[in-house]
Amino acid sequence: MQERLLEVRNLKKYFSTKKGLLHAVDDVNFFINKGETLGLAGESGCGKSTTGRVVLRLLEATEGEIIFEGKDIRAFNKDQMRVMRKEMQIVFQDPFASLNPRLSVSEIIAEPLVVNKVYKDKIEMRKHVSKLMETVGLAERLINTYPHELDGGRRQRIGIARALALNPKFIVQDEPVSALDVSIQAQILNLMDDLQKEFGLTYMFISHDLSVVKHVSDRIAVMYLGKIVELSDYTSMFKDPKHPYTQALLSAIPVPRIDVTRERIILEGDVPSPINPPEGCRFYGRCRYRQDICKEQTPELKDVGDLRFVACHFTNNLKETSK
Ligand SMILES: Nc1ncnc2c1ncn2[C@@H]1O[C@H](COP(=O)(O)OP(=O)(O)OP(=O)(O)O)[C@@H](O)[C@H]1O
Repeated sequence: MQERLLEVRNLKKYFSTKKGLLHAVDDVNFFINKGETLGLAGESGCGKSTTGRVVLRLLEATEGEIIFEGKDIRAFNKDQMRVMRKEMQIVFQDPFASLNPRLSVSEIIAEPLVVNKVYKDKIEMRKHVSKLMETVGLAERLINTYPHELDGGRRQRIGIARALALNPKFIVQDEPVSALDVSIQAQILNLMDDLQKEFGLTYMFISHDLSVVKHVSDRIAVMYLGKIVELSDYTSMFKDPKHPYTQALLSAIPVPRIDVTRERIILEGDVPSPINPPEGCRFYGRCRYRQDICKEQTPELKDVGDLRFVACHFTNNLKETSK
């Protein structure tokens, strides 16, 4: 059996707003095995980034457990967390906004080494920074340049080098290529793939774009309005999406490698507000298979076999009720 690195149980993150309690992440459960990539997909605002930040304790959860290497890190005190943070890193979407423009490339990459007092000797630290630059494909001559002098791809390589500095086991990739030109996206995705193999890294890969997620993920969790509606391995999900929301999302993108033709499903209406959401299935108002029970009871994320999980009252038995 594969070893689990991370397991999240009944995770909730609510924000107090003037209009009421915003359910950004609402009772989410998943695990990530060592060395694998879990993709987290769904439309903007469904709670992906909040999930990533809560898992790393950059934001405090409202409820739930975050088990990393068998320990609930929500119970960790500041000192324990400081040690644990070395194991868990994040790469942000916008490499320009997330890099301090006043620091040079070497200072940015060295920051985690300085904060954690890894080196007394500056020359040793410089050697480590050079090595990290080489690892992520940044030329040595760029060591004293500043982020604004570099293109988006190089800036993202700096972000990745910084994330690697403390030899983490787990990296949350939060839309790491969304801000980049399409031509550069593949280079960065390939780099992350190579690094994963080289260092045995485990990734959580967040993206609103399923066509990007599918390239990098072993398993994919699809979120809708704070909840995971489907979690499955890549091939099964793309061949045979079970949840009506996943079906709609996948109908919009071409699927090379898997020989299926699909009817394009146009989702009507908007995503409802996450503030004080009603009981029942959150997808109810947009689902063409909805029944009365869906309005009344929230479907649990159920094991439907073959390590596939679906939150729908009518999995495998969808009957169209409206269009
Ligand atoms: N600090 C905050 N205070 C209040 N609401 C917040 C806060 N952070 C996020 N939210 C809200 O929580 C919900 C989930 O946001 P989140 O950024 O996690 O979604 P997302 O799926 O990552 O979307 P995107 O790709 O647009 O970032 C949204 O409704 C968002 O407005």
